[in-house]
Amino acid sequence: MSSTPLLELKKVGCYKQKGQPIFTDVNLQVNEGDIVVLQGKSGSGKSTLLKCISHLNTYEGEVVYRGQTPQSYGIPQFRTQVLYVPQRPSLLPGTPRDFLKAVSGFAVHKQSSAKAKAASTVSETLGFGSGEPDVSGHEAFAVAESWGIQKELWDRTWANLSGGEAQRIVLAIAVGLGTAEVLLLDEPTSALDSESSGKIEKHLVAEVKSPDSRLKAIVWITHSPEQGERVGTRFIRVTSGGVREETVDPGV
Ligand SMILES: Nc1ncnc2c1ncn2[C@@H]1O[C@H](COP(=O)(O)OP(=O)(O)OP(=O)(O)O)[C@@H](O)[C@H]1O
Repeated sequence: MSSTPLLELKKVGCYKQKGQPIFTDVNLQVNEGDIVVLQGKSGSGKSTLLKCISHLNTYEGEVVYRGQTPQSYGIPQFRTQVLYVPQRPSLLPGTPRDFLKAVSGFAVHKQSSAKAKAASTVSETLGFGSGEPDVSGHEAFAVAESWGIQKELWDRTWANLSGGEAQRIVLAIAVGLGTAEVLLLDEPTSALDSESSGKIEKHLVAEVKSPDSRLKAIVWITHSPEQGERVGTRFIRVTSGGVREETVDPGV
């Protein structure tokens, strides 16, 4: 393991508007093997912090990934490696298969069809490039299937999937892409029953522990102290003053 942190936040602050901080002066190092559980009251700034890390929100201070700034990787490339998985995937247009094609198209040639444009808008919003490659046999299908997602759901529109189905598919895509060294998970199992949550927790913990996996660390927002205890190796509380590390999971 190298001595450079995988990810480092230096004096990171984010504001609703000038003079109205959501949090300020956040300093945090994330190392290989960490599953950092982020807790805090509703509205304390947990999602905002993940969006700052993935460069989806403006912020002051510095985010450093493997010793370099996001800009030095190129922001779209950085976001595939430090990958934010949003809380509400059901707001996406089209079907999960469309989305998988869009996000798999990073660095693939640009296409000009209306469908490709619509897909690339979504993918670029989430920080990926554009393109529409053949995704048959993609790892995301196998991951989703192991989490109980039937094949036909990939061709249903997001709007017609249950919250839990959409949540599992988005997460399966994030994992199946195989590009991320750090996953930033925003309440990834909030819409799931405990059995489905348990499968996902075990899968993700095993990925972080496996020396063969590209995934090296997770920052994981949860409102469940029990889930935090099951998956977490470190526990961070977000408050308006910043973040503080706690030695044991304190619950919410
Ligand atoms: N773009 C924005 N402009 C203004 N205020 C914002 C913006 N984004 C978030 N906020 C506010 O910042 C605060 C933190 O929001 P955030 O979503 O990060 O909280 P959270 O801790 O993730 O909450 P929850 O646990 O309810 O998901 C909230 O008061 C929210 O209303």
